[in-house]
Parts: sequence; structure tokens; C-alpha cells
Amino acid sequence: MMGNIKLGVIADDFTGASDAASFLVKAGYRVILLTDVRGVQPLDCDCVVVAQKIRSVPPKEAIRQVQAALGLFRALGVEKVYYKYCSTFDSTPKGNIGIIGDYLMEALDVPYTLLCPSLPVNGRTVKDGRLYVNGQPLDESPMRNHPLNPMWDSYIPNLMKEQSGYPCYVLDRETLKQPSKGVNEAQKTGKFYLVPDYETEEDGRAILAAFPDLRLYTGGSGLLEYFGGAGGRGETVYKSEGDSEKAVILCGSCSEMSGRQIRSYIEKGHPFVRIDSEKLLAGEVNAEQIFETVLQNLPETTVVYSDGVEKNMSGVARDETFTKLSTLFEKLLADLSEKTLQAGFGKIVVAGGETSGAVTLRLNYHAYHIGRVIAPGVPMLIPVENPKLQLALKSGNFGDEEFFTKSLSEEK
Ligand SMILES: Nc1ncnc2c1ncn2[C@@H]1O[C@H](COP(=O)(O)OP(=O)(O)O)[C@@H](O)[C@H]1O
Ligand SMILES: O=C(O)[C@@H](O)C(=O)COP(=O)(O)O
Repeated sequence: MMGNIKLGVIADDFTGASDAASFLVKAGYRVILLTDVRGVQPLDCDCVVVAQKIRSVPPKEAIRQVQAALGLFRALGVEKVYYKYCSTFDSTPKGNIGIIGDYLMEALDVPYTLLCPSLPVNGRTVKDGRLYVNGQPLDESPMRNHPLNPMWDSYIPNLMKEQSGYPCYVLDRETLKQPSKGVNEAQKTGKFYLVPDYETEEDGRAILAAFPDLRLYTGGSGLLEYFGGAGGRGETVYKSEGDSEKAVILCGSCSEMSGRQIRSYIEKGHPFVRIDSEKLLAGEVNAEQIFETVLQNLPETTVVYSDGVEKNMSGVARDETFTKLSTLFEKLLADLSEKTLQAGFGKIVVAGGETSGAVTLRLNYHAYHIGRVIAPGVPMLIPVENPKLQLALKSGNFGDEEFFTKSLSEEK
């Protein structure tokens, strides 16, 4: 097994992992996505993506999980490591991106790495060290209201300052043409990060051309498409063997785009269950009741969603009640996913990264093939242990308004 896996990706949440995997498939690689690093060999693939839940956990726990992934990569002889975080740099000032980046630079003994959150196809771009979402600076975009990670700045070196012990240097397009100049300048300070301009797909290619041989990269999923070396092989799309007529959509996401997708789906007359936070807190909502409704609505697919997606979360205090609610929503939607699985549903569509983590952990499959792409960064996943199931994990902000309808269709 030594040395035959080109790239090992550590993704900080589950939607991010499926996003990363879909871009590696697009690059022509055979990819396996793992949600557990134990007991899953042999792996017949070119790249392995490890989905972890390390975005919003205490740093010690995050590092423990990262160490486990590195242990697997060492055992597999993985050549390069990619740390995948959110294209909107989701983290609080005490967040884990800098902590994990620093740890990986030290553990892999590398002098520097890149910070490349961009994903131009989904409107995330970096210019002069500043991260933009559809042309708006990150902290003026809907991300300023994110329930877990409200973004307070858009300048990446500022975002990193609180989280990392190492400095960041912005690398403009001109310097990217002579990368050694930028590196030499920065090298005087010990370990460091480089933040290159990355506004277009062409920039993505130029970044990898300038830095083809790093042992460690970090970023969103965008850059993964340009990791060459798949030998010109076309995209291999894995197909599920199951019957996808019985499906459910579970949305714990509070993102603006998820809200628009839900409205569009409901306006078409499809069934829905809206979960009221007050009632959930009061113990008046349970998975059994909702599941009954989901069953009664068949063959129509029900969307079950949190009322949080209708609220502006910026004014909501992040107090004990808030934390309790977010845990309750995750548990409820995970309970529902388990019930649908037991009832033989062939498709589960989940919206929200944290929510996807909760659902995936509950479904308890440990390895996935990558199926058709519903929207950039959102493929269908097919558990190696259950090829009859299709699971879509949608990042809150991904997909267009018709995403849920598209996820139910079987066409590419
Ligand atoms: N009404 C609500 N109040 C507090 N937390 C909520 C509410 N609705 C959902 N949540 C929680 O907010 C988080 C949403 O994060 P996530 O699933 O990553 O989606 P997104 O990032 O798109 O909002 C989850 O932990 C979810 O359980
Ligand atoms: O890079 C991205 O934007 C996604 O892959 C991602 O990480 C999404 O996380 P959530 O927005 O929490 O779903």
C-alpha cells in the first residue's frame, strides 16, 4: 500500500469533505471519502478524503482528530496533505483553522503553506488578502449572521491573527509569477502562510503551477481540481444501486441560500415540516411525529427544516439556550435520518455542514464512493457498506434555488 495514494485530504466538516471529494473526482481521481479512520483498509483509490467534525470543537479535540487522520495517511504512504476548510473561512476568533494549520506545518515539518479558501465557481474569491463572497467582503456578506461562526472581518491575515502563532503574507499575482521571491522575503520570519490572489479558475491553476510540490496545502475545495497527475483519466461517476423513490430532505442549516431553496421547494407545492424552536425547546416536537408525516406524504418528498433558516441570526444571543437548541436540532434531524434509513429510504438530502456531520455520524457508514454532482461542490455519496443509499450533504450556501428539486432527480 505504500506510496500509492497521491493526496490525503483532512476536511473540517462533512459537507466540506464531499465538496472536496467531488472536485478530485472532476480532476479524474478515484476517491474514497472516510468518516472514520479506523478499520477501512484496503483502499482502492488515488485520493482519500477524511471527513471530520473539527470546525467548531475545542482545539484539543480538533488536534486529536487531525492526529488520527495523519496516522492513517502515514500508514497509507500518502504523498501530500490538504487541509480543507470552508470557502467562507468559517471560524470564530478562537477558531481552529489557524490552530490546525500551525499543527500540520509542525507535524509535517514544512516551512510554509498556502491559505486558499477561494472557490470562484461558487463566488468565493481572494484579492489582496481579502475574502469576498459574490463580490461582497466576507464580513458584509450573509456570513456576518452565521449562527455558529459569524464572520467579523474579511482580511485573512486578520482572521488568522487570533488563531495562529505564525504570520501571513499576501502574495499578489505579479509575485506569484516568481514565487521564490515571495517565499524568500517571508522566510526571514520562520514558519508562515502565503495568501495568494485567487479570483479565477486560471488563478487556481497558476497557484498550483507556482507551488507544485508542497507537502501541505490548505484551502477550500477549488484548488483540488487542479491537482494534476490523474493520467488524463476521465471523470468516473459512481452509481447507486438503490431505489431513490423514497427520499427525505433534512435542513438544519440557517444559511440564506438554504432559506431560498426551501421557499422555492415549498412554493412548488411540495410537502414540508417546519420545526418551531420554542416547541422543540419545550419538548413538544419529536422525531416519531415528524416521521409519520414524512411517511404519509410519500411518494412526495418532504422537506423538514428549522425555523432558524427564516430568522436573521445576527441578533440572536449565543447563550446556553442557543447552544441547547443547536444540539437539539442536530439530534432531531439525526434521529429522522436513522428512521428513514431503517424504513428503506433510498435518498437522504441534508443541508448544513454541522447538521450533515450529525446525520452522517448517526448513519454510521464509514466509507463512501462519490456519485453524480448535483451542484458545484455537492455530489451524491454512496456508502461502500450500503450501495442502495444516496446521501447528499449540502453546504448551507451552496446550490441554486432549485437545488432540492435537482437533488431528487436522477439525471446528471
Ligand atoms: N433555530 C435555531 N437556533 C439555534 N441553532 C439552530 C437553529 N436551527 C438550526 N440550528 C443549528 O445551527 C447550526 C447550523 O449549522 P450548519 O448545519 O453548519 O448549517 P449552516 O452553516 O448552513 O447554517 C446547526 O448546529 C443547527 O443545529
Ligand atoms: O467550502 C465550503 O464552502 C464548503 O465545502 C463547506 O465547508 C461548507 O460548510 P457549511 O457552510 O457549514 O455547510
